[in-house]
Amino acid sequence: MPIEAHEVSWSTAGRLIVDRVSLALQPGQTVGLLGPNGAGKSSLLRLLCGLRRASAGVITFDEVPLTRLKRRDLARRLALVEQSATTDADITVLDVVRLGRTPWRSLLAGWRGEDSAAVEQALARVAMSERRHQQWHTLSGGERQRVHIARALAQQPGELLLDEPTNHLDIQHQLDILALIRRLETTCVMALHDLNLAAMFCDQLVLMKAGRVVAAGEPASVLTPQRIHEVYGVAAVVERSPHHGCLQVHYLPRTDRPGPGPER
Ligand SMILES: Nc1ncnc2c1ncn2[C@@H]1O[C@H](COP(=O)(O)OP(=O)(O)OP(=O)(O)O)[C@@H](O)[C@H]1O
Repeated sequence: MPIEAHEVSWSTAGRLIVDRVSLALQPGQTVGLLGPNGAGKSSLLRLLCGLRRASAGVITFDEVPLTRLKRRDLARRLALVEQSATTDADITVLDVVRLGRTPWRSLLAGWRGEDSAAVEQALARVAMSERRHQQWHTLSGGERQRVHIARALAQQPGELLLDEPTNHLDIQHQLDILALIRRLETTCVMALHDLNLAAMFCDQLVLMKAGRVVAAGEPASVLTPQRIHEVYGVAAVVERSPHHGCLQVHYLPRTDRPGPGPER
């Protein structure tokens, strides 16, 4: 199993944020991490990539505890795309994506053909090749997001962790990026808020609430009206779309408060 978490917990400032989470990611799968604001999705992603140290429990990569892996080995196999990753202002798109090659380069070897090929392929995959010389600070939020994803792809990781990768993206780019992530042979775990996109593009879903996993499995077993109500406090109808065959969640407006609802 590429990544496994065994009863992993993380506390900070006396508060339990991630509470005995166990996961086993199948190679090549795309896993969606769902849950309300503050459920612990980002914290769990940071634990899985070693940016946070678990207070209890063990995370393993191919059965080797994360704490025993060398930093460079971890950097080669795992990439993280964070929600609000910042990057130095005076650099170009190309410079940012080239950073993805850092774990593969040695002090002695120069820039190699395979590094250029990985960078070019990554830029093309997020449709940013033509913007390669644009200054980073002049990009829109969505373009920055795509460049961060390209940087992670240039790294050619075995596992890719993404924190809300569709944040800032228009609907076309949300669909394109999620389809791209789904096609990758890489094992991907991504925190998402949109349940419908999660159902369309993820093989497995992990639903969190207050630091705990409340359900995990295929979308149909996780996205039930009962669970959506229990976790988000929202009434919903779930059906299989006749158009694309994936689950579709229809949220029902609350009836106990006045306000805009569907046109009658
Ligand atoms: N370093 C920290 N110090 C104190 N509290 C923290 C820290 N990191 C996270 N938290 C708290 O832990 C909880 C979970 O945060 P986290 O960012 O993991 O949630 P999330 O599920 O990713 O939320 P969102 O959907 O809003 O991004 C939040 O209540 C947050 O305030």
